[in-house]
Amino acid sequence: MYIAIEGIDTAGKSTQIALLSRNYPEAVITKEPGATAIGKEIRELVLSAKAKSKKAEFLLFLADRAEHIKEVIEPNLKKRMIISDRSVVSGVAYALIQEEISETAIVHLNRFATNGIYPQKVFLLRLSKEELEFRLSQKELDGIELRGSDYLLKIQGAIIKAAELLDIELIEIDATQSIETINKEILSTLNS
Ligand SMILES: Nc1ncnc2c1ncn2[C@@H]1O[C@H](COP(=O)(O)OP(=O)(O)OP(=O)(O)O)[C@@H](O)[C@H]1O
Ligand SMILES: Cc1cn([C@H]2C[C@H](O)[C@@H](COP(=O)(O)O)O2)c(=O)[nH]c1=O
Repeated sequence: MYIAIEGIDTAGKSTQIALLSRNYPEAVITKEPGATAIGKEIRELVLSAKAKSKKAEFLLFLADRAEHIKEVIEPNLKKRMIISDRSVVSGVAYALIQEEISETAIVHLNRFATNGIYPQKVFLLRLSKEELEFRLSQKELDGIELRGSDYLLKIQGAIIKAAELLDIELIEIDATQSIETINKEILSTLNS
């Protein structure tokens, strides 16, 4: 099974993935962007937010995704549990709010990059504005996080729309709960 943990920056994705890696020691743990050799270079480039063109930024994330699917997801899809920090759902959500590329093109280009391979279940860790602003105040912000909490909350809404457009099952979880409670909610869905 291929699953993804989604949510805006600081939602707790890496924290939950660290716990899931203990719950599923045989699983392939991966992430977007930056899981492959080329992906690491792309990650550095996109997080610097140097691209002036939103289309260029979108295409860089797509290139990372295409390489990730070919190098990590496809070879393991039938044999192993795959748990990914972000997925095509982030790709569609971040592009939707730029409003520079049509919905149809966003979905079509993501299908092209992924060969139509999408996670079977996606967990959205949902943050409140207050908790998001608190967590952002506790860290050094990258170029994308510097766009601010209103921008990130719009992305959170767009994640729900992206899952609908891609026809992917989305399980919403209140990310302000304790780390252990969230882990239990994810496990109970996976075991049901
Ligand atoms: N349920 C929780 N309650 C309180 N704090 C949490 C919770 N989950 C994670 N945190 C804290 O919030 C911060 C961000 O968590 P984490 O790095 O897991 O988020 P992320 O979604 O992976 O972020 P990013 O997308 O920015 O990499 C960390 O300091 C982490 O310890
Ligand atoms: C996949 C994807 C990601 N982003 C953004 C979201 C985050 O701000 C960064 C990734 O950082 P993280 O620490 O790994 O969460 O990139 C995006 O804008 N578009 C995408 O397709």
